Amino acid sequence: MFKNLIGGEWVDGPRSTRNINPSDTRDVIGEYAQADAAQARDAVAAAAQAQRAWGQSTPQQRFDVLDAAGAEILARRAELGDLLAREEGKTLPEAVGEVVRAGNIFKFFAGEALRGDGELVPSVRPGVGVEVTREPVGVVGLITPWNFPIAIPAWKIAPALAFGNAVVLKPAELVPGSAWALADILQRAGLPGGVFNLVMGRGSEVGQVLLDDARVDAISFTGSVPTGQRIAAACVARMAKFQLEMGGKNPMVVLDDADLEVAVSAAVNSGFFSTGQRCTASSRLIVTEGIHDRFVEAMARRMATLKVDDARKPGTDIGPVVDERQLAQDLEYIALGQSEGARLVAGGEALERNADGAPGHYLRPALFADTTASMRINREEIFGPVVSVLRAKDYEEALALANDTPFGLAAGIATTSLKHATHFKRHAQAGMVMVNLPTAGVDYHVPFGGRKASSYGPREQGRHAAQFYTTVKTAYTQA
Ligand SMILES: NC(=O)c1ccc[n+]([C@@H]2O[C@H](COP(=O)([O-])OP(=O)(O)OC[C@H]3O[C@@H](n4cnc5c(N)ncnc54)[C@H](O)[C@@H]3O)[C@@H](O)[C@H]2O)c1
Ligand SMILES: O=S(=O)(O)c1ccc(CO)cc1
Repeated sequence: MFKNLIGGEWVDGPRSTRNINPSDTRDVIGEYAQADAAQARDAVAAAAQAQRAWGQSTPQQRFDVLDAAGAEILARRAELGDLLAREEGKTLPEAVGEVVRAGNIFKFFAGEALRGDGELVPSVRPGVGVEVTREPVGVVGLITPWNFPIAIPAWKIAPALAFGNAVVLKPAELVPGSAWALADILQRAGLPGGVFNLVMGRGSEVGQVLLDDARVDAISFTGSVPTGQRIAAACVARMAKFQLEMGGKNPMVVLDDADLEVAVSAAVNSGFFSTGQRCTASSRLIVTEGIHDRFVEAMARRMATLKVDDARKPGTDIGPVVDERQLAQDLEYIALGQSEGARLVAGGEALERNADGAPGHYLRPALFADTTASMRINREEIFGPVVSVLRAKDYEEALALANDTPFGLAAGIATTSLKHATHFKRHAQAGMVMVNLPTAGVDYHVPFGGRKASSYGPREQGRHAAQFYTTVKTAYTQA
């Protein structure tokens, strides 16, 4: 049994849940404790108690813990990557890449702990000194989704600890394994008991405690829009600080002058890799007249070469969908696209078994053409390997279509025109813009986040993370 970590102790839960491999649903990865509301409150109490000393710890102490955690994650990349691929279903190379991202994030924020920030500002009044400093926020509750089981917890935990906060992490129910491994690594990296707490359990029970408990000073959330809206309402009601990273309906524009090979590779990567289960995935390909038919044909040819199979098998391009609920949602949207009049060019079939006959949640990546902007498949996040092509007359219409969405996380363009690339970087209504690159696949040391319904609050990642995990103090002294 894998237990919760509360106040530095491994604690059993009143219930437990089985972690199932979506590539082979007969494979049970382990039995994981599920905390209840009382245990979640114990974790908050432990964090509140431990934060006082951790908030006063030296930058060297914080560097040492984060650096040790990062080093262990990087050293164990193959084993942790295997666990991640087994519980979430992304392919082994993708999973190892995610583990490396997590290790690098800990190393980056170890450095940030040392690079303290502050200003001495001349006052407008004679004889007065002004200091502007940053202090920890206090106890932060971290609520994370299933699609990046180690990278998203890492990119919230590392800055939280680097800036002197205590943490209560509630990971997604579907992927407790990577979060547990991270907790074990942090516990052995020398973190004082209670500074980091892991409470696996239901969002409506354990997550709700984090939202309601006045000792939790801030909530950082990544997940769906409806849950994000609930979190915002709960935090505003008690004036807690919060940050939300949510969905996307990311466009990729392909212009007549694009290099076809570059455009197809970027579209296949961002639409279908990681089984399309990335908030940064491109699910709308907006293609101008002159290249449209060649592009759609080339996409179909490339998609025919993609191997859908067990996530941990060498050579697999696309692993399974994470669970049967998500698979049912993907299939519903494929049926909806057909009933809305879109043309299914390739894929879209569920496969109940992989090449070795193991039962899993497999889906052949689906490409729709002849779609319009008003179709629900072009307005709602599907969160699976389902991509639409929209035809545009020219660059101006393509840009307007790209921005015609409630979301604003990432946007891409494939073009050899410097003029259009430059214009798109300025006018795409998204937090992240890519030129001749997939919309998914971001660096770990620069800001991550979006606009409109995709994000709320300060950016995550890089030096910008300090805005959420610290609070500014301005002190005046009369000499
Ligand atoms: N923008 C980003 O950075 C980003 C990154 C990854 C995933 N996502 C989004 O995440 C979604 C998929 O993840 P998901 O299905 O795990 O999302 P989800 O909203 O269902 O769950 C996310 C987390 O919230 C918890 N939760 C659910 N109800 C809660 C409640 N009432 N109170 C507190 N916590 C609660 C869940 O247990 C889980 O830990 C997609 O919409 C995707 O776009 C966004
Ligand atoms: O775009 S990706 O680089 O694949 C990426 C990595 C991590 C996260 C976590 O939100 C999102 C996207």
